[in-house]
Amino acid sequence: MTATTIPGLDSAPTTHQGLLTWVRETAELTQPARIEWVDGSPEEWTRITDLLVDNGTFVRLNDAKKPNSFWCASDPTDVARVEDRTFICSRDPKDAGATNNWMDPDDMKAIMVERFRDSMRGRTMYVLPYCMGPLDADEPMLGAEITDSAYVVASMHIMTRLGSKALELFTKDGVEQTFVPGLHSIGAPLEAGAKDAAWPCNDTKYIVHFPEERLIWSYGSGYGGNALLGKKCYSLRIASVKARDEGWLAEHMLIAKVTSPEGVEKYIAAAFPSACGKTNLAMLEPTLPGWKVETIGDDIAWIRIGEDGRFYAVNPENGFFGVAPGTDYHTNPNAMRTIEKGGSIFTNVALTDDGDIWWEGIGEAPDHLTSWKQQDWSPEGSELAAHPNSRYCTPIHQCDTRAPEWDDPKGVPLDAIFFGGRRRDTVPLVTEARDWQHGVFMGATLSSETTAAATGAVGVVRRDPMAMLPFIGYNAGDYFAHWIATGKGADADKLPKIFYVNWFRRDENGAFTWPGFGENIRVIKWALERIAGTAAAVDTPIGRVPTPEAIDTDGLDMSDEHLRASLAVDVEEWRAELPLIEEWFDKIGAALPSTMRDELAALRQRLDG
Ligand SMILES: Nc1nc2c(ncn2[C@@H]2O[C@H](COP(=O)(O)OP(=O)(O)OP(=O)(O)O)[C@@H](O)[C@H]2O)c(=O)[nH]1
Ligand SMILES: O=C([O-])CC(=O)C(=O)O
Ligand SMILES: [Mn+2]
Repeated sequence: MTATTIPGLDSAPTTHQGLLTWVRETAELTQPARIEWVDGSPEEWTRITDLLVDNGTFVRLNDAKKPNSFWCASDPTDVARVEDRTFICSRDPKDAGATNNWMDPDDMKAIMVERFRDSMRGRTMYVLPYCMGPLDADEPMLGAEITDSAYVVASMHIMTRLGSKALELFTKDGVEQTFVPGLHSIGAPLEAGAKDAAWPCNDTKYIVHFPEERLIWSYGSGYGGNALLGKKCYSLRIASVKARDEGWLAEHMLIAKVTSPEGVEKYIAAAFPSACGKTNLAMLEPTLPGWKVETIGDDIAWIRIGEDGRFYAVNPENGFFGVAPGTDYHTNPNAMRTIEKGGSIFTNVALTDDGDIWWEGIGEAPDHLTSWKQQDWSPEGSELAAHPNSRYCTPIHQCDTRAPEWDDPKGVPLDAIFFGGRRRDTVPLVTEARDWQHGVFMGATLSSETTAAATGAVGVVRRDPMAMLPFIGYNAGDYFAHWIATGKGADADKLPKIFYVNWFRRDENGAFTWPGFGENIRVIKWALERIAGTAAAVDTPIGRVPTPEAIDTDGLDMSDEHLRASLAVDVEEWRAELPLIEEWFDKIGAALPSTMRDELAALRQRLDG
């Protein structure tokens, strides 16, 4: 079929030639049965979710329990981001660096064009114009995704500002605006008369970024960060390159507003690796009386330096794509209240017999469930009912704790940045950086145990710089240099203070030493008091750590022993980190800023001293 005969091509609701040409060329390559321009309307949501129900991809949940919401089980092989299939195809391999997979862009395109050829046969090709961040930004951050997955369309309805309102911004005062094109195919052409799979996908997967062209190509997976191209692909990998070129930061961070009982308002951002507590902290319900936490974002922060020299953070997303297991009314009541309101998609959780959802950590299991593998499940068995990386996808506007300024195109001025990882030992509950450069060193050497958010082994300690290891769209050494330079470009006394936290330390029995969740407000409180100059700390070789008395433990039910264990700085454990950091810096190679080696030498000296 030549593209001109494909139904839907002519009904484009735009005159943007760049967009139209790309759509036509993609249709000619992928040969879909029809083309649909996505408008983002509630009617479209209903039509698409109905279609997904008819196809067996979605099961409509009981309206009395989860209105207008759906259960979805993916193919069991397509459950998480695939880091080993993710590529940064810069012209020069040096620009991808040692932490990314690289292939020459022309070679990669030659391979992928053959993958995309006819890949949408028998399917609808959806064209999704969208905007990351507020529509009323001075420079709206536009994107367009072409996909053959209706699941992606439904999910992008929640996660982005999608459709007509975004498309209007593609042309401004008669001038065509630039946008980030993202081509996505599940790689499962549908032969005439064949029955479709509930979750079509391909065993071969490619998640590919062409940073110089600001272009994304994704093939073979329908899942979250692999397929919702506005999220990790655009807002982190491509945006980090754009941010380097333009002097700002695109980070894997939550953003929250914290108000003290005295009414003092502060804004914080925190970078933790996938499945290490961002969403929970962003929606934290403080256990300390009088404190309030409001949500601005739970996963991604775009940070620009304002005219007043402060760091201003914007959440580019429009919804939450949160880890389900472990979420309940005790750990994260605000997430629970948000998903209860409806309009949500649940992927790879378990389904109850009365049309509700269930996962490990949400309370007592019923006698019978349909597991994420779509099998009968009972509590006596040994298998998990929900996949550890199962997710809820729900709109931010129905989160009761969202801050009124969550949608402000200016962003919010950051007072503190937290880096954190999942470490059963070594890393204390909280450490304050000595200064900006030391804070960048803390971020650059951040370590964490791997989780189910990506395929591969779970629980292996690895360096995950600024929680961005899988998301830096360029050379990690250049990224550290960019962090240092960005700090120099801001007003020195207005720089956010940097802290390093670890909610996941364990005792000799394997139990968490710190209760976490709502109790984490006590750590935030200490950090804000440090900024105000009112809290005590001890200088240790790794930075400033609270004295046990400096943490507000009023009403906290935990042993003195556990508190001390949470805060302990064990010099021997830290000495054991030094060769690992050394190895990590060697891996990064020539692009590593010399200041990072200086910081390591200074740390070694303090540990020896
Ligand atoms: N022990 C403990 N567990 C926590 C804490 N905060 C979060 N968790 C658990 O860690 C897991 C991941 O938490 P999330 O808040 O969803 O992590 P995230 O960083 O948003 O993850 P992504 O969405 O993958 O980026 C969940 O199972 C939580 O229940 C904490 O303070 N203590
Ligand atoms: O991107 C995804 O699929 C889910 C996510 O938020 C992460 O892994 O950090
Ligand atoms: Mn999250």
